[in-house]
Amino acid sequence: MIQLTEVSKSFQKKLAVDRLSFSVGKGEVFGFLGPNGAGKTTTLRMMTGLLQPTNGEILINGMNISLHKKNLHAQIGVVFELPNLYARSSVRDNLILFADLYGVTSNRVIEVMDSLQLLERQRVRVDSLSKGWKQRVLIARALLHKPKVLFLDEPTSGLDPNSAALIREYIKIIKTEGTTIVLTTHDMHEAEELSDRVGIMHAGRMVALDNPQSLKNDYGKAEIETEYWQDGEIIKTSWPLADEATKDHIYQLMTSGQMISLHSKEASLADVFAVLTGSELS
Ligand SMILES: Nc1ncnc2c1ncn2[C@@H]1O[C@H](COP(=O)(O)OP(=O)(O)OP(=O)(O)O)[C@@H](O)[C@H]1O
Repeated sequence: MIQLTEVSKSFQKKLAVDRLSFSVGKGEVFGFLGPNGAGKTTTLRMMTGLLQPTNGEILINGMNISLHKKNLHAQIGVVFELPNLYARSSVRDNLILFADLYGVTSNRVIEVMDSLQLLERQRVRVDSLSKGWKQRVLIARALLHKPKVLFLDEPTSGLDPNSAALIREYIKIIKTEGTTIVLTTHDMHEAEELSDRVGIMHAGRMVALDNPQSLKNDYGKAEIETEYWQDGEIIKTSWPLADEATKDHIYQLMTSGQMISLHSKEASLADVFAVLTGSELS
């Protein structure tokens, strides 16, 4: 569905994206994870035709997006962080305006508002909505023309937990309808919950790309967490599961009666991220 080949982007002397090659399959949810400045948004902007790559080629449905901008707009929906709604118009009027541009019926506007639970607020001015509601309007607008591919930049960033959960659920629904989805996030739980595959970016490069479970198997370390008594104090220690010495430590703590609790902890995407980028995820 989407194919990037050796795509780079420089801003003056700054190389923001460095020779990215990967593809996203039809109906797949692809999540970009990466620290600030890794190049996620720049990549997304290039994939939507908003920025021209300095080098390389991007195909959507076999079309080179630099050469087929008009066709591209009919196929994609875009939700970026910057608020770009008509603040003084109502929810409904914002959507109607875009429906007219896309040649979409008013029934579809109602359908989209209904699925994002916007009907009750359709007459409210956008500038009086909270960030979570505005984000719903942006998503509704991006989906009016039933795009084959939806791009979302930080879809739940800064939202209250209810709005974030609703948007995540809605992303899952759109996926079941066969839409290909590309999103960026700083939230590893979100990346894991939503994405079929995750691409981890660091300093403009894709440092790993796989499904979340394989990333954890390849880069993460499962551990055993223990709590035990030592010299009248409770000590908490984690031991690497794969380490031979762990067996001896655990055996010794169990047989001496020091052990209070022990449980295994699966590797997380946060561990993978720390190993690959040397930084912590928020
Ligand atoms: N228009 C621009 N002009 C100059 N430099 C830019 C521009 N846009 C992005 N950059 C630089 O390119 C690099 C990648 O930025 P980008 O916004 O793609 O990162 P990101 O991974 O999306 O980060 P964040 O998580 O903070 O949004 C950064 O060093 C940024 O400062």
